[in-house]
Amino acid sequence: MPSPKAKNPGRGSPVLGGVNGRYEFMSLTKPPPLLLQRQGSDPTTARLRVSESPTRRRGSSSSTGSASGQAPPEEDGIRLNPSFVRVALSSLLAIDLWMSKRLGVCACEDSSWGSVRPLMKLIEISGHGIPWLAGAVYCLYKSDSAAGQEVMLNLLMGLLLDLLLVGIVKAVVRRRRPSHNRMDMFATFSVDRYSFPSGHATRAAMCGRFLLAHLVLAAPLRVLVLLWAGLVGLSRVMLGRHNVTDVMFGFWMGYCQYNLVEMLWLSPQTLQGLLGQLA
Ligand SMILES: CC(C)=CCC/C(C)=C/COP(=O)(O)O
Repeated sequence: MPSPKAKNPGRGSPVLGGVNGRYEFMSLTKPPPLLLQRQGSDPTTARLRVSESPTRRRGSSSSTGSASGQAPPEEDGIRLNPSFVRVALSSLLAIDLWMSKRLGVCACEDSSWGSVRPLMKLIEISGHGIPWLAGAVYCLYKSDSAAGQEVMLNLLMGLLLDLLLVGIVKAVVRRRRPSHNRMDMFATFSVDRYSFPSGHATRAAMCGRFLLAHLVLAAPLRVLVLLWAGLVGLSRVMLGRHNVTDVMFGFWMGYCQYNLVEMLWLSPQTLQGLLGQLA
């Protein structure tokens, strides 16, 4: 009685391929050797079946590579990398959520550090957009030197730029705020229901750099500026407003935003030109 193996010598399953009566495990990603052996005898079938191969279907540009049975060696690497990146990213996100939850010790009054919440909210207000915008406009109005006006005008431009850029990134990324956050912030835009990046952190980093570069020269005050910026970031996580990565990215973004402010720096001449065009 013929063995089942010999019944259909040319038709292996997608996983098992029969060659010369021997069945071997075959890679699902590589064209079966049998198929390639047949190419010479029945080119039409061979061409059809090669075009059906998973390698080909996945959109490999190297048709000769598939047809000759040599899957490009880089292919496995290319497929492995995205999954590695995905695993690394989800691990990072899991650590981020875990750390943020543990650090959210002032998220509400009955949290473990609930008594510190009023202080954290005070720090929150110190990094809010409204006091900063109001302060810059006030100083611009009060400043009687051209240099002072120039600095304040550019600070104002930086603050508006910050609101715009943070709003865009928040609207694109749409990461929800941590579940333990109580949404009791004052004066927010609709995009502020999203948490990535922290607008307070971008402002703290950008304004911190601005102050250090143009306004605060005394060493003890410079230390205070750095301390304030750090505290603003920390308070975002402690209040449960943000995850750690929102704040870290916010600091980086604010740091870069300051570079942008320097690049776009409005000189009195530029301003006069702009105002002249408007008039
Ligand atoms: C209304 C104005 C002028 C600014 C809104 C400032 C604000 C509430 C930003 C949100 O910050 P987080 O992203 O750190 O929560």
